[in-house]
Amino acid sequence: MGPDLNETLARARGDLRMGVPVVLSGAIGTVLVAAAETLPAARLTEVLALGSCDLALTDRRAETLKARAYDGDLARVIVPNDASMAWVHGLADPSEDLSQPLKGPLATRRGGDANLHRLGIALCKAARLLPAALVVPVNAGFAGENGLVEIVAEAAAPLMAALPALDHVVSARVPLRAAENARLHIFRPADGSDEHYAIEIGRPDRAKPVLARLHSACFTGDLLGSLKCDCGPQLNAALAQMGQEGEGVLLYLQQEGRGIGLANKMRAYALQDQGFDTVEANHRLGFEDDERDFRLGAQILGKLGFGAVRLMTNNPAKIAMMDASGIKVTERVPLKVGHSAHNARYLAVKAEKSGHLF
Ligand SMILES: Nc1nc2c(ncn2[C@@H]2O[C@H](COP(=O)(O)OP(=O)(O)OP(=O)(O)O)[C@@H](O)[C@H]2O)c(=O)[nH]1
Ligand SMILES: [Zn+2]
Repeated sequence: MGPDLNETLARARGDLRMGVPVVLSGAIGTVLVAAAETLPAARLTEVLALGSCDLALTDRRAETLKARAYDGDLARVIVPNDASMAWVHGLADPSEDLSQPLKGPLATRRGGDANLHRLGIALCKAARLLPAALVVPVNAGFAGENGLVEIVAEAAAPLMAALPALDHVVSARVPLRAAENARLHIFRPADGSDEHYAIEIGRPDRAKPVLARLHSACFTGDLLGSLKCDCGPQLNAALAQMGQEGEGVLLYLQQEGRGIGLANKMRAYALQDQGFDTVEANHRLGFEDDERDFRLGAQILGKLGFGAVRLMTNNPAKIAMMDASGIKVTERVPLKVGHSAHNARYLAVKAEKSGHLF
């Protein structure tokens, strides 16, 4: 009856988003982890009273802060006993970096094991929060005594890195402006994360390469008609071409902001208003250029019965991943629409830094 590890991880993500800490236990000990973004000030006081606290940040964020990342991919910043919430937010959130540049010098921990810190950051990312985790050692019974979720780190880390299984939930006919003979399929990940959608136009022959598009959700571009990116026009053009050809499949993947979530994407936009490009903005927030897992798309295509695609994309990483995941890309169909004065720089950065083909 009790929750399995997948379910416990989903609870942990929910708790972190609510500002409730979780406990991670591993061979090296037990720690309390809290998301820097959401922890209420009163809980910070309690956390600091427990002992020597670290703020785990990614190497990307540490670089901006000039903090030494002795663990390679992350830095363990030593949090002063009297640190305020403003101090923690100033390190986790880059929005005030330019107006309040003097954050240091920051002391970072060296030696010892950083695996629980690494898992803490991964949980914050999975919860679509800023990748910054407060980490403090606690005794083994702490979770039970305080009613907190506890996760065994050694089992959780590989599960979080793996692709969740997807269940097909339901399919129904949805006539579209671009194609009247469309069906919407809903897929639900077993890890409790957001559902992904497939829009099937016509009844494509499973034995032949299908015209396909892997579209990452973009609330601003797809729904609001934002001119900052080319997503909305790409979505419409892909459906229109599938409508014209009479068949195709468009995957609508819940990977808003290249996998960082809408709130973080808006943080990136605010940094772009300060003069940083898309890639620099992601790095200053502590993210990689692209946090999406494209294997998802391959799994959904496989579940729908497709083994080969004519892929509508300008992104070579998508083609490489499809081939690596067992879906053959027989042709790249360019998707060059929606260019405007507002997104000229954005598209230039995609070509220069992300290898997009235009
Ligand atoms: N983090 C971040 N995400 C963005 C930004 N602009 C758009 N996105 C997201 O980027 C994703 C779309 O990525 P694109 O690079 O346009 O498309 P692609 O999938 O890489 O490549 P194509 O198949 O050629 O379109 C969507 O999830 C958008 O929400 C930005 O400035 N920062
Ligand atoms: Zn977009």
